[in-house]
Amino acid sequence: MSWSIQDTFGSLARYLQNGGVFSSLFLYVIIAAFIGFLSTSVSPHGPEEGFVYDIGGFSIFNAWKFFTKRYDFVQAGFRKSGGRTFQFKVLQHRIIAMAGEASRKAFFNEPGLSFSEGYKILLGGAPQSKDIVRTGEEIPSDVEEAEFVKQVSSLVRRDRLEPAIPLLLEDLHTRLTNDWGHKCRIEPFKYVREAIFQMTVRLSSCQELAEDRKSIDDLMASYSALERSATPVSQLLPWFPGPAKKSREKATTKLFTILHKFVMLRRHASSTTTDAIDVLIGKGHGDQSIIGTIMKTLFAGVSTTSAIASWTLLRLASNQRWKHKSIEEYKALVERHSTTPARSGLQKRLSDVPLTAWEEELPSTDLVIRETIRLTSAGSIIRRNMQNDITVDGAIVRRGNFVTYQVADAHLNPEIYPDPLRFDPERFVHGREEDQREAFGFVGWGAGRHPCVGMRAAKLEIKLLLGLILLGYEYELVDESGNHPKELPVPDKNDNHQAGCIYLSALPLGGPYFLKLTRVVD
Ligand code: HEM
Repeated sequence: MSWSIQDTFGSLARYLQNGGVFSSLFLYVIIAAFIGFLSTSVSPHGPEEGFVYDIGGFSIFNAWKFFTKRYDFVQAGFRKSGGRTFQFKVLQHRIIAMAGEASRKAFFNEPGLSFSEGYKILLGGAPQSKDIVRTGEEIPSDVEEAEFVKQVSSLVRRDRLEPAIPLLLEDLHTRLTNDWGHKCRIEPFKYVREAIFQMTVRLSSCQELAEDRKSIDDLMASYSALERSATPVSQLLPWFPGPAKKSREKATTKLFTILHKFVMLRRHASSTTTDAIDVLIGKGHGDQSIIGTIMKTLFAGVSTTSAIASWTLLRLASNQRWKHKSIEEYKALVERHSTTPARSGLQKRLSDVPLTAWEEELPSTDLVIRETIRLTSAGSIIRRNMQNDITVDGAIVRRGNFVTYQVADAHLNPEIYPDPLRFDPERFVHGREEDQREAFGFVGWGAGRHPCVGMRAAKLEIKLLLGLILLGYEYELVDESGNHPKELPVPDKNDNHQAGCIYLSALPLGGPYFLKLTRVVD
């Protein structure tokens, strides 16, 4: 893939015009282009020891591509460099893209490569402490991240998830009955996301909020507005007083106000519960810290989990064999564990299934979810070297440099996964274990120093939703005119920042695609 200055100016102008903000941002374009000119990456030089190929070009244009078409940009960089590393600049920041097993190992294991500093500057969507805590000193990002991970871990422990299962199923049942209905055609990425949002709110806040539909809808609207405010312009120049910054501030304030109301409610309640807010109050956390944890949990969990849940439904709808296997597995699960009569409702029968059975007795569904993640998760994850210079696969990464690793290098690598674009959940079964061919061959749940702490909750949410759909509905994949689509959906690999999370591409290319559902069991 190649691009020119004219292309980039053209798309920049079109983007600004589409947003109706051309005149107010014109000045910004001039300033940014000037900064870009000043910080132009010069032509490649070297080779010397530790040499990293510089793709050259204006840093502002590289930055623009990095934020708008990240997948294509990184792929093009590797093609141009002809090697396993290349570097470029985003404004004043130097970023080294790396590929291959040795880089992957260093990326996930090297202690100096900071997760939180990596995302602080190059991820616009998620709220940071300074957005939430308005007074006091700024907390170092590593400390904040470690504290957040500790809090999330305590919220998704087995003893908290187990009693939540009937409540989550009841929430889903109500939503499916009222919003989806008995015969419907739904846009999965919207409807599944709303269902996942409600479950994540239930797990990370309190019952009063989880059962207050108006507040959930308001929270969801503000959450989505905050995600949308992560435009390329706001990510590149977060200080620029444009519409994205205003919208970000408005959405953060609204989220804060809604959550504050429920934290106050729980703080002044006469008795305590095992709900997340009470757990955090019990550990002595202040209101702002609790609100920060809930907001960040939503950001870590909602887009990721709903993207995978939606894609799992699409994959099953396109693969009758695996759909059938999963349905049979769910039927056996209910038969084994439920003593509730069928007339009481599917959600009540599923509520009898203990957490261990959800985790251990759905092996085909686990394979489907893992393969769905492999095929969906192809974007770039980021770190920043906060310690001494290091050498990775022969390339020097200086203190302060960012490094980026494109997950497609593992997940879509034909050396690891033959015929990598084919949906084949059996790749992971004993005897084949394709993901073991290289170190960190599968990184869909993170790896090394930063594995996903929400994995258990995410898998549970996906499986509960699948249970109600696979056993409760007949469903198929259709296009806009109600026919089976000619092309099966594939993820848009450049659609990562729009999903509010940088390592998952969410929406399908082309489309739109719909699920046509008919309720068969209540
Ligand atoms: C299907 C859903 C999910 C997927 C595929 C997923 C994937 C990942 C991946 C790949 C990472 C590592 C990123 C990196 O190395 O740069 C990660 C980290 C993380 N995830 Fe998830 N995640 C999901 C759901 C969740 C949920 C529901 C939560 C919270 C309840 C969560 C909380 C976190 C946190 C806090 C981290 C950072 C861990 C650390 O800093 O050490 N995730 N996740």
